[in-house]
Amino acid sequence: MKVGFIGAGSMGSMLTGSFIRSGALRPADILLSSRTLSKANALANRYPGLQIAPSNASAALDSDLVFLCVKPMDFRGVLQEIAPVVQPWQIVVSITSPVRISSLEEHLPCKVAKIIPSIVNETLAGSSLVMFGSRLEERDRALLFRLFSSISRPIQVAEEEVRVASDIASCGPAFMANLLEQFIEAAVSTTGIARETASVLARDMLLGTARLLQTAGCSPAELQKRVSVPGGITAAALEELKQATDGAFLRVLRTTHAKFAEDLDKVDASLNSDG
Ligand SMILES: NC(=O)C1=CN([C@@H]2O[C@H](COP(=O)(O)OP(=O)(O)OC[C@H]3O[C@@H](n4cnc5c(N)ncnc54)[C@H](O)[C@@H]3O)[C@@H](O)[C@H]2O)C=CC1
Ligand SMILES: O=C(O)[C@@H]1CCC=N1
Repeated sequence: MKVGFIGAGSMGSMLTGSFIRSGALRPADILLSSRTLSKANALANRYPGLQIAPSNASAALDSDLVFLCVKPMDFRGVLQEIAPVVQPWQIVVSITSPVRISSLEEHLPCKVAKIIPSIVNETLAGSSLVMFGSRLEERDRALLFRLFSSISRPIQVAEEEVRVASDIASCGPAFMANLLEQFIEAAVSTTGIARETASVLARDMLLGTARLLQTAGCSPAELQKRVSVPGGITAAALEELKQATDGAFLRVLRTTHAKFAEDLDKVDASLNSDG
């Protein structure tokens, strides 16, 4: 099976590298096209055998499965380039959420899906969010699930739920990293602890917390209870934290949803314009 990747930015590179490292794909299975040749060359040097296609159309033409790893406003150009060459049996997957499956089906004569990865899939962990178009057959769905199982836990979501699901799975790593950064900076500035030491402690703590949530099967609420000795230090500080962050994630979700609605409108307008 030949797998094409259009776009070799953060996600295009992450997906190609992760599929190869997981053993799901060999470099020779991959055909990459990128607007910036240096990015494609970097991947080809890193994974000998990986082929660079001379154009997006050529990557699409010669692949069974094609991932569109470009940003929403780049879809119009890419769809115009690949639509004339893709065949009904091929599968095209968008990894960006503000492009509707119905729009992809309208502009492409092939099978389509939307699968939103997460930067954490680079560690062969985390979820990926799977939405199938109407033309996929059972074996196509199984193929996509199998491929994404090699780097993540694929979870099928309804298209209407993709925003909130990717807020948690895909934007979440940035949100958690920001909280961690604030924790580290506060520790450094108020106590003088070395940044390196605070960073190692914080990183190990987050990794251990995630493992505990997973292996001990406890909920975030139960975990807080286990650490909060009655009348102790954590319990006192947790009250402070709750007050300081009250409503923060409601505002975060409001912002992501508003930006998403704006992007959907812009993409719809760009795909439907004549110019
Ligand atoms: N960064 C993340 O953690 C996640 C990103 N996504 C989605 O993935 C999409 C891509 O994100 P990133 O990889 O982070 O962005 P990026 O900006 O790092 O990469 C986009 C790449 O597309 C290339 N490109 C643009 N137009 C092109 C064209 N016409 N032909 C070929 N290549 C072209 C650019 O040169 C660039 O390398 C975004 O829409 C984002 O919503 C989804 C989940 C997570
Ligand atoms: O920031 C973004 O637009 C993308 C969507 C999910 C993660 N990053």
